[in-house]
Amino acid sequence: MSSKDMILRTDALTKHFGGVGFLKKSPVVQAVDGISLEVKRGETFAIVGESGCGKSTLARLLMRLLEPTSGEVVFDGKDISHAAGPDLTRLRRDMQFIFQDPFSSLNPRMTVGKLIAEPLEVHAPELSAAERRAKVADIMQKVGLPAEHAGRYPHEFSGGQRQRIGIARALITGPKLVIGDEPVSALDVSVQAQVINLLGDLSRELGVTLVVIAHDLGVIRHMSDRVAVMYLGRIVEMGTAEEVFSAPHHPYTQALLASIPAPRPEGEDRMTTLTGEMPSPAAPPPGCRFHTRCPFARPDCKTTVPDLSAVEGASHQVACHHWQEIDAPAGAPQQAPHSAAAEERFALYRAAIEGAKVTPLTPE
Ligand SMILES: Nc1ncnc2c1ncn2[C@@H]1O[C@H](COP(=O)(O)OP(=O)(O)OP(=O)(O)O)[C@@H](O)[C@H]1O
Repeated sequence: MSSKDMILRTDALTKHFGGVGFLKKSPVVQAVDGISLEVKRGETFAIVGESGCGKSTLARLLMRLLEPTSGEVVFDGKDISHAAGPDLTRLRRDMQFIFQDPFSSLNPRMTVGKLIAEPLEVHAPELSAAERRAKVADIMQKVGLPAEHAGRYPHEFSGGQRQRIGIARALITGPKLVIGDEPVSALDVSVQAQVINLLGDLSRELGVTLVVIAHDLGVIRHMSDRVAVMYLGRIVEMGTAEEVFSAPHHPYTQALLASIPAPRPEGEDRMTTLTGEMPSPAAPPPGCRFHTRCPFARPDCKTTVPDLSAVEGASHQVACHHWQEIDAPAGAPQQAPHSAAAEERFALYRAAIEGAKVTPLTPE
């Protein structure tokens, strides 16, 4: 990929927490460990994994809310790993964030118009009050909120509308990249679909690149162009959404897909029921970090770290010593990549996203 086509790149990006205590050394938490990825201009790139795999830490490193222990983050051709001062202010204009609950940290006494306009005060102080109001009205209309509601307060809006306000705030400075950390996981499925559609439409219309962090594969499948699967601080598989969902090669990705829960009403979803506990990132297993939970683990998996390397087609990469044998065990039938529940969940999202009638949710 030429650097012109690429908006964001990380190179061996690593974040370790702790390691020095007052009286004794505390264990080092290897939250993110040597991640290299590339995000193309205009695409939607998803990062997915179980709770504790390090995806929020990775998101914060990409946003330069955290400084890496080592490695680098290159945004729009510039190394931002240690950006500070005016460079950081400029970065905040070009790279914006959408959080799970954009209102938890915002002043409930500010009107929605003021909240949406807030980033302009820092990034476009030259605008007159009238110009600012016009920009707020324009972006409110784009995210599907009536401009005449600018005088209302956050509590007067529903969850989905609040997330639209969060999106308006993120887009008002005209960023090149928007990073969403679990941007729809607090919303129920039909509202999630509306917000996903909105994000897709806006990113196409405005030419914004999206990086979406999520634990829910159902959400990811229909909104992303490419997907990276994380396990214990590392990427284990990466490729187009089609490659990763239709032909997963890593046993962890296969397990995630096979154990997707059936869709449940509002917020009752839980992620996978993979067997075994995820080891602590303060004491990650040697070799392949997944070997303690992998049904296919061999002796070399316990000692040798597998590289993330290309399988058929350069876009699909997997970090597993034995993916070829796992894919086609001698004499064994091919494993179905998805559970019936996963198929049901994907169908539900597809229907919701396409605006078709949403099928009834599976009862408890
Ligand atoms: N500031 C910190 N100091 C020490 N350890 C941390 C810190 N932030 C995160 N960690 C640890 O790093 C690991 C990865 O955390 P992170 O929040 O990035 O995971 P996650 O995949 O986003 O999980 P979740 O979905 O539950 O937020 C966890 O073990 C966490 O306890």
